[in-house]
Formats: sequence, C-alpha cells, structure tokens
Amino acid sequence: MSTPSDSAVPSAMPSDETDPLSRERAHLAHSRAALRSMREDVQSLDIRDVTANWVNAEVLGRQIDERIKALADLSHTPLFFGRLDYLHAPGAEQAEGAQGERFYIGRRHVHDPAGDPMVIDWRAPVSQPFYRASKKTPMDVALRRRFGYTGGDLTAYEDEHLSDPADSSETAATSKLLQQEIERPRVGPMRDIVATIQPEQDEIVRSGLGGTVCVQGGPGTGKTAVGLHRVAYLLYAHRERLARTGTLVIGPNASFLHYIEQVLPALGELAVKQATVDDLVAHVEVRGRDEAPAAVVKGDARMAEVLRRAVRAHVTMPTEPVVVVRGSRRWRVPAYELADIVQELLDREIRYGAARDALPQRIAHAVLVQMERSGEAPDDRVQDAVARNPAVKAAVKAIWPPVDPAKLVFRLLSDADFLAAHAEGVLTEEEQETVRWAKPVRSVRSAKWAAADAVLIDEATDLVQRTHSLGHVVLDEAQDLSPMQYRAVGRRCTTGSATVLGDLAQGTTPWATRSWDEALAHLGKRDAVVEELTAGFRVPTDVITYASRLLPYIAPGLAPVASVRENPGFFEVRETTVREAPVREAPVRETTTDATMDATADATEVVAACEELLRHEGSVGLIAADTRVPLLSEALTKAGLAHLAPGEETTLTARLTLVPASLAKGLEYDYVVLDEPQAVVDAEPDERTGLRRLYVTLTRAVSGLIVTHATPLPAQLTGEA
Ligand SMILES: Nc1ncnc2c1ncn2[C@@H]1O[C@H](COP(=O)(O)OP(=O)(O)OP(=O)(O)O)[C@@H](O)[C@H]1O
Repeated sequence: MSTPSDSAVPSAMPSDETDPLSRERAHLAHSRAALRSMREDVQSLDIRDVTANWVNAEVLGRQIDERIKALADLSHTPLFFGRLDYLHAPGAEQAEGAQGERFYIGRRHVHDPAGDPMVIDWRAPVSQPFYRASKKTPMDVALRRRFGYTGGDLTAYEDEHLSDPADSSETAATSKLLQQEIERPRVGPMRDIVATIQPEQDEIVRSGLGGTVCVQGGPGTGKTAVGLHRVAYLLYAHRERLARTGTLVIGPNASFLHYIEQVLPALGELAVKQATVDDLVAHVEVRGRDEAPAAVVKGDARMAEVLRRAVRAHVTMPTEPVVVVRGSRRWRVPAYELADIVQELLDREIRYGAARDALPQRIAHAVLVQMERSGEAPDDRVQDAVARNPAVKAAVKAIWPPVDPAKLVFRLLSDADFLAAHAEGVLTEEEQETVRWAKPVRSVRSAKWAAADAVLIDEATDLVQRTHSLGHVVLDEAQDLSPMQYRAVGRRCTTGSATVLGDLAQGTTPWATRSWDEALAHLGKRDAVVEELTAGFRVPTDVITYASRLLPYIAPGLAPVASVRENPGFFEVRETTVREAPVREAPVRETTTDATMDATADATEVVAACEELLRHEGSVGLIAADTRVPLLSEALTKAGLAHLAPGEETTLTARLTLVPASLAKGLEYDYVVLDEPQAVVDAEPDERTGLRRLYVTLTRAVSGLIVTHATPLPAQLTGEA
C-alpha cells in the first residue's frame, strides 16, 4: 500500500489466517484472553499469609481491588489501536523486556502468561514513534498501522511504510482513521485522544516532569486533551513519586470538570484530583459578589504585599524581660536579648506560624545558656519544660500572637485605618476605598465573602503556614485567573511542576492575563516553556474563519486557528423576525436588545433551529446570553423540547443543552445554535470582554453552527467596524 488506506472489510469476515485483518483480530482475541487471565491472577491472590496485620491486609486488599478495576476489559474501548513494526529490535531497556520487533500499542500493558508483551502501553518509550515517526524521520519504524473499530470490533486498518525509500507518496496524505476520529459525533462527556495524538501535541504530552509547560492555543486545538494526557503520561513515567506527592487538574467551573472527568479514568488513571480555583481556596463560604473594580484590585499581586505587611505587623517587639522561675531559682532573659531573637526570626522570612512555634524554644535556649553558665547541666527535657513555662508562653502570646487569616482579611476590608497602615505606598487611597466594604459588617461569620476575598484569605493562610505542594498541577483556561489566583495555584506546586493551558483571546474576566510571561511570573514558574498549538480539531473552517474576524479586536497578534477538519461543516447566519409584543398595560420598554418582551414568540425561530439540528446525529447546544436563558428555556419547554443544563450528561435521548454564555468555555457540541450575538456582547462590562465571550460561544461547534439574531450583529463580525 503506498498511501494510508482504509481497508474496511465486509462484515462477514473470512477466518483465513493469511488475511491480515483476520490475523489482527486473532491478536485482539488473544490479547483479550491474556488480559482476562491477568485479571484472574489478581483476583485469586491469597493475601492471608503475607499480611502481618489487618491494617496491612486492608491496604493491600484495596490495592488489589484497584488493580482488578484497572484490568477490566471495556468492550467499547479498543484494547489496541496501533501497531509498529520496527526494522531492528529495540534495546531491551526500551522494550519492556520484549525481544520482538512488532508492538501493538494500546491504552494499557497486556502480557501473555509467559510475560511477553501483547499490548504495549501508549506511554512506553517504545510506543513513541507511533505518534512522532514520519517518512522524513522514520525512527527505525518500517510499518505503522492504525486500526479502526466499529463498536468493539476491529474492522479496518491503515498502513504507512515509513522506511520504504521507493514509496514517497505518503508524506502529504492524512490518515483517514484520524479524520474519522475527529469527525465522530460527540455524545456525552469528553473522551481521550490516545489513538490520534498529533506530533506537536505529543511533544507537550511527553515533556518531562521537571519543567512547567505553558500552551497557548486557539479554540479546539486540543489544549485540554493535551493537558489530561500529559498527567496520564507523567503518572506512568513517575508513578511512585507522583503517588506520594499527588496531582491535580484545575478547571474553570464544576460543569467543565464534569465534562472532562472521565478522560483520565478511561486511561486507567483514577487518582487525579479535580478542582476549580474557588475549591482550592474555600476557607470561607462565598456568598457575596464584588463589583469588577473591587475584584480587580483584590486580585492584583500588590495585595500579597499588603497581606504580608499586615501579618508581620502582629509581631510586637518585647519591652519587658521574661522571668522563668524553676525551683528556688529565677532566670531572666532581658528585653534586648528577646528583641534580638525576634528580629532574627523576622529576618529569616520563614512562615509566621513556623516562627511562632520556634520562639518558645529560642527563649528556652537563652535560659539554658544561663543555666550552663551558672554550672548546671540541663538537658533537652529541661529546655522543653522551660519552653512550656507559663511565663514563656505569656511572652510568646504577647510578642507573636496567633493570626487568624479570615479575621485578618476581615479587618483589612472593614477597618480603614488598619488597611491604610499596611497598604501605604502599595495601594492608592482610591484603591483602598474600592476594596473596603461599603457598609460595616459585624463579624467574620456574617460577612458576605466574595470569591476574591477567599483568595486573599488563602494568601494570608500561606503566610502563616506553608501550603502543601503537589507533584504536578494542570491549570486549564488559565487566561482567566487574576494574579492572586495564579499565586494560589503556584503555591500548590512550588515543589512540583505545572501544565498551564489557555488562550489569550478567550480571556473574559476583567483581570484576564495580558501575556503568558506575566501569568507565569505570578505562578512562580518564570522558566516555563511556552508552546503554541494552531491546528484546530473542533471547529469547521467556515465557522472558525467567521469567528476569527474578532481576533484583531480581542487579541491582536494571535494567529487564527487552522481547522484540520475535512468536513466543511454547516454554517448559517439567520436574521429572525421580531414579533410584535402583545399589547400590555405596562409601558413598553424602549431598548430593542431587550428581548424579554415576548420571549416565547421571539424565540420561535431559535426553537425551530434547535429542532432542525436535532435531526442530525450528536449533541446540540443552544448558547445564549445568561439573561436570555430562562426565556429560551420556557420557549423550548413550550415546544416540547427537553433540554439539559451544562454539566448534565447528554445521552442518545437527551441531546439538547441550553448553555448560558458564561458557562460555555471549554465545552463543545456537535451542533450549536447561537442566540443573539449582540446580547452576548452586551452582557459583559466592556466591549472587548463581550467580543471575547462571543468568540468563545462561536467556537463551540464541531459540525455545524446556526447564528440567529433579531438585533443587528456586532459590527466586528459583519466587517463594518
Ligand atoms: N489529536 C486529536 N485527535 C482527535 N481529536 C482531537 C485531537 N486533539 C483534540 N481533539 C479533539 O478536539 C476537541 C477540542 O479539544 P480540546 O477541548 O482539548 O481543545 P481546547 O484547545 O481545550 O479548546 P478550548 O480553547 O475551546 O477550550 C475535542 O473533542 C478533542 O477530543
């Protein structure tokens, strides 16, 4: 075969062992049997003789259960999706002990009863050429074979002869199986892309644990997919270390996390935690909302300095000596000596709480030195006893009192003098006024904390006590974080590394980052490598071209995404008619963008567009400005169209999701109806943010998009700007 070819075969399969497809199917059947027996081996383990006590037995039992789960053969998940025939046998260190030169690449390792590999984990070094080898750089591969499945059945394969010099026609051809995979209708949550990871994606996936990688990529370039596969890869390559230190995926909201939550378990990785930034800093219940200007100042990195000063200001330089009475003797540590100890602790810049813990021992040490000078020979127990002496405790309380982070932030936001004392030269008076609560708040408990306050409390908490750091953190939709939020994420991976994923053009918060260098500096990962992905796997060409008209206004300098989809997709902009509102007693409001006058009448054509798209296979999303959602929901219900909210799982029978524009980020649907673009823009505090939100909503469709509008489209879309 000279070009990648799809050898789809008739459903009545010949059982001829000389037929390549039959042989591959036989290998699949044998591999399945081998996996079954691996599972049975684990199930039959008798741990009674090897566990010393019930705790060990419990732990081992749990590990065995997990292993059994991991060895399950999922009928709709192909056990292998590729094959590599090497020209030479790879070195034993690379081949997972295999002697052969042919490897089947799959989601997990499977070996036969003799221990020889039948399927190699996609993450193993020997699998790498499956993703990277090319005619130009064949990486010692003679043949790369990709398999196609229908349901759980192996029904097709496609070959590339990478080392055949006589065959030069393959280079430009794209894989049909890859195309099919990309075009496959979306139903349900996000799935893995392990069979079709592209070379530039693979480079990011396999980059080492030591370094932080930041990926800038337009909508649908596979950032989320790449981030999730990178964690899976790192867990494979550094399993023990990461099992100890932990891994975390951070996403923008709960519905997004729900959308991606099955990707890692499908790759056999069950231990990766997921959270939103708000979850990370949930020290208080968030019940309030800030106006944008207050949130911007609270999210500014200068707040870290204000908090640092405020925490350290709790230390009072001693003016009195400490007198410790032991038996008939009194030991006196003079104020100046105490002051030296305190100053030394302050200079060391250790956490406030750690210094506070160290102070009693330091004072006790000073007492011990005096005891030794007077001929006594005190040991460690005496030092401990002195450290616990009431006089020492009282002194520590006066000099270095405990700090409650929530109370500290409460005071900063409610006490103008306290804030001014610590913000002087850092925040302007106007900024101080902006962050302070307008009305007096009685107590920490009755405060209506806003999201940005919780981040401040997290910063203060870290000043008091070091935050636990994980081995690796994936931060998705990173462009939306404030500097203070970056710091909160950064302190959770100070001793580890991060994968930072985002798109500057999709930044929709007032504090969205302007540059990755800036963001990475706040994260504490200045030396991160910034990579760019530009090939789009989601959005059809016509749609991405239309959406990219916004780029000069929302992120000048960013290159538009180039869609790799062959299917041109379906794209239509429909001007709908505004219907006369029924005569009402109440005065008719003047704005034409306010479509609330007669929602269900106005929504007739929107509903019709949804009905039309539901005739296709796959999921449908109706995306609209948040304020229009209740009205559209009513209209859909009236028309008998059941619909879900984002995060609720689409199924074959419930395929329509009504998506508020504010929650659309990161999600995708086969078909999208986008309602009233101008209303999406108007819902944001400024035009640029509005256009960015519009860009997000325009780029959620996989196969088709209908834009419906009764009010004029934004001029930036029509080319009239
Ligand atoms: N190599 C690939 N093979 C097949 N499908 C892919 C590949 N890379 C990405 N995709 C698919 O493209 C779609 C978009 O991917 P993903 O959501 O990761 O993009 P993104 O860059 O995070 O997008 P956004 O910026 O909109 O959040 C997903 O359905 C994903 O599975």
